[in-house]
Amino acid sequence: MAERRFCIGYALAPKKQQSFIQDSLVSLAASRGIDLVRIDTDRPLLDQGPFDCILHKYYGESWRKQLVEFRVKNPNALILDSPDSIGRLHNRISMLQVVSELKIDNANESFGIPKQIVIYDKETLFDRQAWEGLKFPVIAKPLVADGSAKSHKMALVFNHDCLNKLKPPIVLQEFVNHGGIIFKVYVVGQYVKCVKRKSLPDEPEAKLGNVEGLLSFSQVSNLTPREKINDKFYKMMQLDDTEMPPLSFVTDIARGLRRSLNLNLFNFDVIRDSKIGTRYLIIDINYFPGYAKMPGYEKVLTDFFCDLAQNKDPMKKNPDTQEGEDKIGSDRQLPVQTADQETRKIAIDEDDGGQSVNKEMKEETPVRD
Ligand SMILES: Nc1ncnc2c1ncn2[C@@H]1O[C@H](COP(=O)(O)OP(=O)(O)OP(=O)(O)O)[C@@H](O)[C@H]1O
Ligand SMILES: O=P(O)(O)O[C@H]1[C@H](O)[C@@H](O)[C@H](OP(=O)(O)O)[C@@H](OP(=O)(O)O)[C@H]1O
Ligand SMILES: [Mg+2]
Ligand SMILES: [Mg+2]
Repeated sequence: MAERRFCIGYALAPKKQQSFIQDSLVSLAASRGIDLVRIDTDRPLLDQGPFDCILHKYYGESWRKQLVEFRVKNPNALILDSPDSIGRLHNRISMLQVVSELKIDNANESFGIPKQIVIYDKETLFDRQAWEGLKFPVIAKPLVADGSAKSHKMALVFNHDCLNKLKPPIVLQEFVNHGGIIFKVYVVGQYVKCVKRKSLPDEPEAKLGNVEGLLSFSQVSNLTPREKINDKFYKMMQLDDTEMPPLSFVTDIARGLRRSLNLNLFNFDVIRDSKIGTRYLIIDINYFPGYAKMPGYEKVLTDFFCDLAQNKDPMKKNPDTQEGEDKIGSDRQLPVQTADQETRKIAIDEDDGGQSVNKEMKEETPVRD
């Protein structure tokens, strides 16, 4: 009898496809009965396949509709992950709301998010009352976090004098000294991996010199797809002596976030407060990050795909009886307003899969060009 293979269709932007779909992943997956097949996003999804699972980091109303139709016609197929769940990460407020709601029992460490406010208009930006309780320096981040270059454009703000350079809607988040090192926690289903990266220095105003009240930056902790995280990398970046957060603590947070976000493929950024060494702050959550930078990502991802193929639903409480919680990738509507709803007017272009942003969106950056 012919071997039963599991077919995963993937829809990824070209850059993501290039970094993630490497021959080493495709061949390892194939050797274990998993076929990875590219979805041609220029053709109707329903004309392609059949797919047992769809893996995607692709946006736009047209794509979303196609996924809904696909689900109706293929009720047993998995969609990783649900567009509504991914949408929550496209707004830096709804993104971190889940962290504030998360409860984890841990006697030694605590976690939370930095103090932050959201500013929708210029008037509020200059209203000192709105700033009450917020201390300089702050980081101005675009409210929208949709993967566009502009959504990564940040600014360190040291005083009130340069506020006219900021362009709402933005989130103003207190800068927390954290020893210049950030922890990135990668989640793939039940798998959790924490790595270290270089971050902004403590007391940036003093360290980075006279910056006239505002300093723009972008993706300080990002690596190029070729830079893998290994011992050599830690030595070169002088990160090797930094103590990692306790793995069980990070894993508890990761699993809690996974459940409340209803997502299987994401990473989050954590910093350790230099003042309170056991206090951790989550500052960012990203959908489908650069997994290929993790050493051995091929095995991690292939193991996850095999679990899916064997119908081992890691989001369920009891994988044998399949009783318990939601089906993976289900379109469970979260009880909060999603980023898509909240920022509809600056949504990404409808038919280009989010590869470009519309005019309105181009203007939504924290710093004036
Ligand atoms: N509250 C904070 N306190 C101190 N440093 C911060 C804070 N928020 C962000 N940073 C620094 O700024 C960087 C960028 O911030 P953030 O991760 O929110 O942006 P991003 O563009 O979404 O990043 P990514 O490339 O991970 O998606 C972080 O990696 C960290 O170095
Ligand atoms: O493409 P957007 O939505 O902007 O998301 C990015 C994340 O924000 C980054 O965190 C990813 O890099 P890391 O995996 O190094 O964190 C980064 O990974 P990439 O370098 O493979 O593009 C992206 O996933
Ligand atoms: Mg980040
Ligand atoms: Mg991010």
